[in-house]
Amino acid sequence: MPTTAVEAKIAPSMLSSDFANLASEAERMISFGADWLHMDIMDGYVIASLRKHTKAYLDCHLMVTNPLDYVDQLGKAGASGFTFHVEVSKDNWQEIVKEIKSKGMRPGVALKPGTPIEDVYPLLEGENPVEMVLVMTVEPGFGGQKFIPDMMNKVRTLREKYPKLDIEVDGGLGPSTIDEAAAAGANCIVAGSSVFGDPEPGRVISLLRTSVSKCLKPNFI
Ligand SMILES: O=C(CO)[C@H](O)[C@H](O)COP(=O)(O)O
Repeated sequence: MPTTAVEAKIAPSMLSSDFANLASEAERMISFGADWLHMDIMDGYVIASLRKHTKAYLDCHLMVTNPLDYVDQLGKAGASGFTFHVEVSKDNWQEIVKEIKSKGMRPGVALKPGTPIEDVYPLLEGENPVEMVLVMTVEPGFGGQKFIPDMMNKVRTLREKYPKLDIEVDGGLGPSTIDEAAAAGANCIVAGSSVFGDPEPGRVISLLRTSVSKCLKPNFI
């Protein structure tokens, strides 16, 4: 029976838009068909408040130099995934991953545009591997930047080596760039401006999913 190796996950980036009410905006995105809510935020209080309103997967990307300091508060707050940066965790990633898992979250690792893909390989092998790689397609920090197409080489290389891995891309993703990312092998798509800036966010979410789904390779069992 054919099953897909990985699934499409469309994750609106909840800080890329100017809105006052995180909870109602999150609800709106889920009603439009979003799979995950992406949070570039490390405030346990905000995550906990959001968690009171939604059961959705909260995909947290920690752009900090000291990720270990945030594991406990985000775990208690109800974060679902905790993605830290490889650039700041070369020496203690095993400890970080163990801590993340012990708090019931799914570990992921992110890399900035200037970081070679080879740097994440050790984190995908051996004991306590990460379960997702986030390939940044812009410099981390803020929404509305231009997608860097060269990053697709990293995605392609990673997909060839790890056919069943969740590979996330973040930055400049929308109708004009999704086909390139999907063809390279990305399956988790973070999108801010393209979703929040469109009068029909549901249409954009659906378009992103269709593009990814078309490229997913089935596995036969
Ligand atoms: O802050 C971010 C990355 O650090 C945003 O998550 C990301 O860039 C998405 O925004 P956009 O889709 O507008 O590029």
